[in-house]
Amino acid sequence: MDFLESYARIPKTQQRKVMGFVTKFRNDPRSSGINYEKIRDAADPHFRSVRVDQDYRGIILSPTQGNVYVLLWVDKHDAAYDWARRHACRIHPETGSLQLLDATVLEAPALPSQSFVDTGQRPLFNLRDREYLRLGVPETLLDLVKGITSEEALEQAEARLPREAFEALYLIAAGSDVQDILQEYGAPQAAAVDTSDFAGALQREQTRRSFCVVEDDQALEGMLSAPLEKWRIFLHPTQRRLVAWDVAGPVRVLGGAGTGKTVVAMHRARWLVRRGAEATPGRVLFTTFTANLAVDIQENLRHICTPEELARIEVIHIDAWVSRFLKSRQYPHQIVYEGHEQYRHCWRLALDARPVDPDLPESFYRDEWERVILPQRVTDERQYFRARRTGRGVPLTRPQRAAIWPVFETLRIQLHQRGLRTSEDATQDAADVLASDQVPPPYAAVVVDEAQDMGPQVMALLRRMVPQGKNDLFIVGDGHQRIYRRRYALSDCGIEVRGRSRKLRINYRTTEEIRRFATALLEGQTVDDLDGGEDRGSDCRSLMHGRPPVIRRFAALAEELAFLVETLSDLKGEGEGPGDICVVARTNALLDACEQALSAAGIHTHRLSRKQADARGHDGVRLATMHRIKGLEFRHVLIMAVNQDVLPLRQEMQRSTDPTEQRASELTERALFHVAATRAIRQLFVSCSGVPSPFLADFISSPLWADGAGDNR
Ligand SMILES: Nc1ncnc2c1ncn2[C@@H]1O[C@H](COP(=O)(O)OP(=O)(O)OP(=O)(O)O)[C@@H](O)[C@H]1O
Repeated sequence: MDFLESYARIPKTQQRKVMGFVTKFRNDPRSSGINYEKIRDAADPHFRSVRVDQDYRGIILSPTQGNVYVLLWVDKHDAAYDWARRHACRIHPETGSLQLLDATVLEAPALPSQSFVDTGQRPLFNLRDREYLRLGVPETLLDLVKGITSEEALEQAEARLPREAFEALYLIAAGSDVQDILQEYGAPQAAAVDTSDFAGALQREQTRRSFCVVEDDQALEGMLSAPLEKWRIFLHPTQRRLVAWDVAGPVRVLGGAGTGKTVVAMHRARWLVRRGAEATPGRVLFTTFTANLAVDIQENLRHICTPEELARIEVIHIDAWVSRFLKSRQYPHQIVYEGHEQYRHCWRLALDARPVDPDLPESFYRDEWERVILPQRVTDERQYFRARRTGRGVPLTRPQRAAIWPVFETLRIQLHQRGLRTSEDATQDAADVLASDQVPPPYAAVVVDEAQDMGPQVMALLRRMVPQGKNDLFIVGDGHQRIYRRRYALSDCGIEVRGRSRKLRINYRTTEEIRRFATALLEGQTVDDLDGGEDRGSDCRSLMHGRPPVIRRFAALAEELAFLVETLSDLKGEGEGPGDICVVARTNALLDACEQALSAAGIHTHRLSRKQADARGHDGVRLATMHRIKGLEFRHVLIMAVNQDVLPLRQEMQRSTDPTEQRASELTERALFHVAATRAIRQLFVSCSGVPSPFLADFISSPLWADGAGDNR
C-alpha cells in the first residue's frame, strides 16, 4: 500500500519505467537483469534496492528463503535509501501478519516515552498483554501502549504502531466494545506462527489489507493505472470478511458516512458472481435509492469485474426497476411520484372533502397518507379503523377516523380515475406479482445500497425478488443519512437480520476533524439501525487528519458571497481543480445566488442536476443542493447560508403541527447538514449570514467559529 503511495508521487515517465520493471520483476525476480544491492545500515537485513533508471530506485524485501519478493517503495536514489533505513518488515508472532514498521520499534522494550504519558492520569486501555499482542501490537511497544492515557497521546504514537494495532486501539478508545474489536481485529488464538515464512504471512487476512499478491498482469496493470484508488485492492479485514461472508440469510451492514459501505457492496456483488453459477445460480441485482449512485456503481464495477462477471450483475435504482418490471407486464397505470402535477391536483380535490370536525391541518392528511395509508395499503374505511398508527402524534377516535376517511377515499378515487398509481402502491403491485407465483424470483441474490432511504414497500419487494436462503440479501445503509423517508424496521418487511448484522467503523473519506464536526450535528438525536434498534454513530473514526472545519458568520448575504469568491480564488491559488470543489446550499434559490456571484467574479460553475450524474469531464466549480450531493465526495466542500429558517427549512418545519412529525422533520434537516458535511475529503467551510441556524448553536463559542471573513484558513 505504501508502495502505491510512493508510486503515485513520482513523475509519469518514471511511473512507466516502474511499470516495465515490475512486469519484468514479476515474471522472473531472479533474472540476471535485476541487480539487488544491499543497503548499508539498513535496519532490516532483507531489504535490497533495485535500479529502475539512472535516478530512481525501488526497495524490495528479499527473504533468504523461498521465492517471495515484496516491492515496498520507489523514490529517487537517496530518498529511497533513506526510507529503507527508517523501516523494517516483521511477521508478528501472534497475528502472523506481515507488518511494515518504523525501525525504532525493533529496539529493546523501552519505558513509555514521556511525550505519550500524562503522569497521574489513568491508562486509556485496560487490556492484558496477550490481548494487545492479539491486536498486533509488537512486543517492544507493550509498555508504550500501556502508558497511553489519552486519545491525543494515542494519536501521537500512531507512526510507531502497525496500522492494524493502531486502528483497533483507536476504536476501543472511541468507545467500541473491547470484545467486538478483539473479535474483529484480533488474531484467532491458534497455531504457532513461523516468523520467517513470508509466503505464508502474505496469505493472511491482516496482511492483505496492506500488501497485495498480484495474481496476473491484468490486475497489476489495473493497480498501477489508478494507484490512489486503494479500495479496489486493499480492503480492510472487516470489509473483506463481509464481502466473502457465506451466510445463511439476509445481512445488514451499517456504517457512518465514508466507511466504505458502497465499496463493500460492490465487492460483494463481484464475489457473488465470481463464485460461479452453482453457488449463485442466476443474476445478481445491485440496487440503490438514487439514480445517480447506480450510474457511479455501474462505472466502478467495470474496474473490478471482468465483462463476463459484469454481465451477471444488474445495476439499477429501485424506482426504475419497478417501472420497467410493471411495464413489461402491461401495467395499466402511470406511476406518479411526489410533486407530480396531476398528483398535486388530486390532492387539492381530496382536501375539499376535509370535515370541520376534527379540524386538522392539511399537513396532517399528507403525513397520515404517507405514514399510515400507503404503507398499510389501506383502501377502505374498515381497514382504516384497524390500521396501526404507531408513531403518529395526534390520536384519533373511531368516529374521527370515520370523519376524515373521505379525504383519502377521494384521493384514491381521483388517482384511479386518471389511471395514476403512487410509486408506493406500484412497488407493492410489483411485489404482489412476484408473490403470486406467476413469475419465479428473478435474481439469485440482491445487494442494496442506501437502504435507509427506501421505504418498507421497497424492502418487502426486495424480499420477494430472491428465494430465501444463503446469501440472498445484502443490505447496507446508515440511519444518520436518512433524508427521504421515515424509519422502518427490516423485520416488519419480512427481512430477518438478527445475528447477521455488522458495522463498519473506519472512515476512509474525510479527516477526523471533519468527521467530528459532522457527527456533532447529530449529537443527542436517536438514530435507528434500520431494524427498530438504535445506532450510535460516535464509535466510528477516521485515521486521517487535516485542517479543522472553518465556520464563518457574516452580517449579510453579500458579504458571505464575497467570502465564497475569495475562498475559491484561494483554493485555485493552491492549485485545486474546480471539479474538486463543491458549493452546497439547502435550496436551489440559494444556489442561484451563489451561481450569480461566482459568474460575476468570472468563476466558471457547473450545476449538478437531479437527473444527471456528475461527469469529471465538466469544467467548473460544482454547485449542488444538500439532497443532490448525497453519495458524492469532493476535496473541498463549502456549505453556504446555514441560517435560521434555512436549516431547518422553515417550510419543512411548518408542514406539520404535530410535535412528533416536527421532531422527525428536524432530524431530517440535521441529517441533510450531516450528509453535506461528510462529503468533504480535505476541507470543509460552513458559512451563514444574519441569524445562524440553531444547528450551529453549539459551535458559536468554539475555536472553529469566527465572525466576518477573518483569516480564511
Ligand atoms: N478499504 C479501503 N481502502 C481505501 N479507501 C477506501 C476503502 N474503503 C472505502 N474507501 C474509500 O472511502 C470513500 C468512501 O467509501 P464509500 O463511498 O464506499 O463509503 P460509504 O460508507 O458508502 O459512504 P457514504 O455513506 O457517505 O456515501 C471512497 O473514496 C472509497 O474509495
